[in-house]
Amino acid sequence: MSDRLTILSAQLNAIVGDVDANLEKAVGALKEAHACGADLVVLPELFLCGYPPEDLVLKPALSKACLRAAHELASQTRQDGPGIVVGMPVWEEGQALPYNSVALIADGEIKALRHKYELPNYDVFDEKRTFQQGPKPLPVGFRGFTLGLPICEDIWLEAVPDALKEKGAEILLSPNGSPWRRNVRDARLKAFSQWADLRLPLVYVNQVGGQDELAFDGESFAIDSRGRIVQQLPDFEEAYSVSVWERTPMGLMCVEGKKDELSSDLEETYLATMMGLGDYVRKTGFPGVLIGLSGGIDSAMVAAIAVDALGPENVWCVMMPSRYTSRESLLDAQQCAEALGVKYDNIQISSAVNAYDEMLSEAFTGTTPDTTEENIQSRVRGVTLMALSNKFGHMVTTTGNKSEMAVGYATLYGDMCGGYNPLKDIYKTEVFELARWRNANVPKNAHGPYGIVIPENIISKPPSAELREDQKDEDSLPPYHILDDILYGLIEREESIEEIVSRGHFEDVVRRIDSLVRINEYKRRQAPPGVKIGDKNFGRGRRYPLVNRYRDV
Ligand SMILES: Nc1ncnc2c1ncn2[C@@H]1O[C@H](COP(=O)(O)OP(=O)(O)OC[C@H]2O[C@@H]([n+]3cccc(C(=O)O)c3)[C@H](O)[C@@H]2O)[C@@H](O)[C@H]1O
Ligand SMILES: Nc1ncnc2c1ncn2[C@@H]1O[C@H](COP(=O)(O)OP(=O)(O)OP(=O)(O)O)[C@@H](O)[C@H]1O
Ligand SMILES: NC(=O)CC[C@H](N)C(=O)O
Repeated sequence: MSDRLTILSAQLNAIVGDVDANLEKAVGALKEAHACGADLVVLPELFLCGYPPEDLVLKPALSKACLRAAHELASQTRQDGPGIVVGMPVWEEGQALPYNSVALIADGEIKALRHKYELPNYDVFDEKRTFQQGPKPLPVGFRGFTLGLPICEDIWLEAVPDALKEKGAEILLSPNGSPWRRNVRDARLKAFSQWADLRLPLVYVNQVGGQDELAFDGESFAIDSRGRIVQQLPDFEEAYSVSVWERTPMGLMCVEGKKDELSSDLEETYLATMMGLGDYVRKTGFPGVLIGLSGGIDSAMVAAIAVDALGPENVWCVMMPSRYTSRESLLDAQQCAEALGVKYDNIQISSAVNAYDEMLSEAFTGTTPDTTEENIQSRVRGVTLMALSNKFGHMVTTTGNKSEMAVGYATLYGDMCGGYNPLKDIYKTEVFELARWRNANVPKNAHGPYGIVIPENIISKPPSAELREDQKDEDSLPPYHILDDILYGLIEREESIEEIVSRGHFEDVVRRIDSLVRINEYKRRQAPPGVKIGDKNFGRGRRYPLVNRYRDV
């Protein structure tokens, strides 16, 4: 019996619902473990069905397919060859719901199954809806070692690590499906330090990849019994990494572990948008994306993210000028498209807008022009992009940032039409920051070019929707640095109007913004999905009622 345990952490990207593809990756991980002489390879949470499966896991056939895949995986293991720790749903006879489980597979068979005890049910997680809580898990034996196999949320609280330690676990191997959000690195370390006095080493294996509104960063790591990080995998890319553990009188000590560098905060935000959009497009099978490029910052930012995620050959930008489009916007959009190297077209919308004016002239007799006419332009652009999408198959990418989505500064069925929005959870002031960052840096694994990709003038000019003569966003909204501070208070921190006013804002302005946020819930409910960046993303992370008479008095 050896006193050495070599663990291969497999930070891989599963596809929800594609059990065959995930099985193939798991088999690949087993081969990798064999090649690097590992005893055991650990995959992320629910790897065989992908995470989070949401209500898909309520189909018994999915659990059955995963069980078949687990047996197939078992048949690929060899006596004394590497074993594999893999997540899968397990639906036991007579139970109302499946377990969120992990299997230890080795020597040709499924040696043990353990079930998740702590089911997260907050923010974007709804696991109590779809999973049966497991019993407090016992450790499993593997070639002379006693292993704990806690699953994700199980290590965010003390109960499971405590129980595993008490029953003799020497090390915790934890499959995770932990989505990225700002500051998550600190949150994870803080959570795990709660039970650090148990002095149990931890190998934390997180998934990587985009799934609907979530971007998973990976950033897997190992901590030794003294709480030191002894292994670090990279963020936002698939990776394998080995950690070697030796039994000593002080327990298992890490004698080998590679530490990869992690990205800065802004780069992580950018990588999350790239991964969210990129995997959405790749995993749904679109040939590319279509973007209405206006010469403004939001569409330029989205075009840069799309090019970095998918390559310029898969991004098609269309300028759709109206009579209010300035020469400056035409030049800015063209320069941006050239810098990014994308296919770029110019489609005039005036004839369609005029046709609507004519069609509606009788019905509108006696009225004065207002946002109705402004919105027609935005809607004509939406129809145009959707026609190109229908004809050529590209997905329309929406560009509204979080500040606009918060106050409803966007046209329903106009610029809100599309399949995915990488800026949905990024405030306007943060869009500016990100644009400056991208002009000075190229994110890792990006397909886009070095240098200025968002022309300086796009960043420095005052934002305008250009839906009427000489329009500026600031005609309708406070300057963005003020708006965003108020929105941060209302949305991210759930502050009262009084608290926000006490920070130096005018009460009438705060009340108006509060009202806009409340009355525009209906728009957000119909908006395309977008990648989660902060703690309260519209959609899953912040769920407000549509009919809502609450007033902060
Ligand atoms: N509670 C509710 N539940 C369900 N539906 C509700 C509703 N309240 C209104 N509605 C419906 O929504 C309609 C109003 O919404 P909508 O048609 O979108 O129009 P609306 O919100 O009135 O106008 C759009 C605003 O966004 C600005 N905009 C547009 C385009 C781009 C940008 C930009 O800078 O990015 C800004 C534009 O200048 C204007 O101020 C109503 O006519 C009604 O049909
Ligand atoms: N002239 C245009 N040509 C192509 N697309 C446009 C045009 N005007 C608006 N759009 C599309 O509608 C979206 C919202 O437009 P608008 O310019 O009104 O707002 P914005 O928030 O200032 O966005 P941006 O900063 O990209 O201009 C744009 O991001 C773009 O996708
Ligand atoms: N899949 C999970 O259990 C995730 C929950 C956990 N608190 C996290 O964010 O990482």
